[in-house]
Amino acid sequence: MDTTVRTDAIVIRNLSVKRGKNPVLRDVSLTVPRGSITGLLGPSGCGKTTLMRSIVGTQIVESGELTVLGAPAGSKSLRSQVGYVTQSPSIYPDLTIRRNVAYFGALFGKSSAGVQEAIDAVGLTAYADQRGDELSGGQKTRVSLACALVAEPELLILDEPTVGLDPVLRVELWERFAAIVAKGSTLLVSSHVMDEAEHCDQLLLMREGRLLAELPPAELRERTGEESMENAFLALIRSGA
Ligand SMILES: Nc1ncnc2c1ncn2[C@@H]1O[C@H](COP(=O)(O)OP(=O)(O)OP(=O)(O)O)[C@@H](O)[C@H]1O
Repeated sequence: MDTTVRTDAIVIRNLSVKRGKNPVLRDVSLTVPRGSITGLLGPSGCGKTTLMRSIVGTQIVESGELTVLGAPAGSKSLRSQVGYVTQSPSIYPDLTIRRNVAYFGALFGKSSAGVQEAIDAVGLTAYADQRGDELSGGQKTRVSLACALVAEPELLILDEPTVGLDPVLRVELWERFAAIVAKGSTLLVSSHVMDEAEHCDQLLLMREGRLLAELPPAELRERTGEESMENAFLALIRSGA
């Protein structure tokens, strides 16, 4: 048996993607280890969403190989194993948080206990009976996350989940991600805020459709001699990585 299949949640080899006529991902190869938080970091427009769409199988790819939890990306068998929360989460405004999450729970045969657990996991216990249209942007993001969590996916892919959140909520959400991983899931989280790299076990640093580096935060610091992640990223670009 290929050991990479057991230890890596995602293996990508030589992925190239065009959107319209433009090359958006260029010969990207990477791995995402199981049971970790992997941060996909890079400036706006560098191709993070396109990479995530490729992993979940909603993006037409030009060439390359993508293996997700041991199966080709987009396989039917992955539907219940992979959760994807997009950048603009949509929830039903006329339903309460509990009913929003229960709707997704029902799709995966989950009990009301499972629904409650997902709501608790995102810190919305006290708001469970509030309607979708009575929530703040950050709360809506967390409801979307609960809708993905209730399926208990092995792999959770979150596209810029902390964008627009205040610093306190942002830290709280990262703590929740750590708790989700501690229970055995794998998380791939994108962000264009370099400082969020702090919260990740492994980093995928992207720029202009290419992967610049694949390494843990401590190694990035060591390699660049920079303390702040923002400066480390800049140093990496200047070094021509
Ligand atoms: N539907 C589309 N048609 C053509 N080009 C597109 C389309 N969607 C995105 N692009 C281009 O693909 C590139 C990568 O976009 P992508 O959304 O993957 O980047 P991103 O890193 O996720 O950005 P952000 O952090 O702003 O969400 C950008 O240059 C963008 O202009």
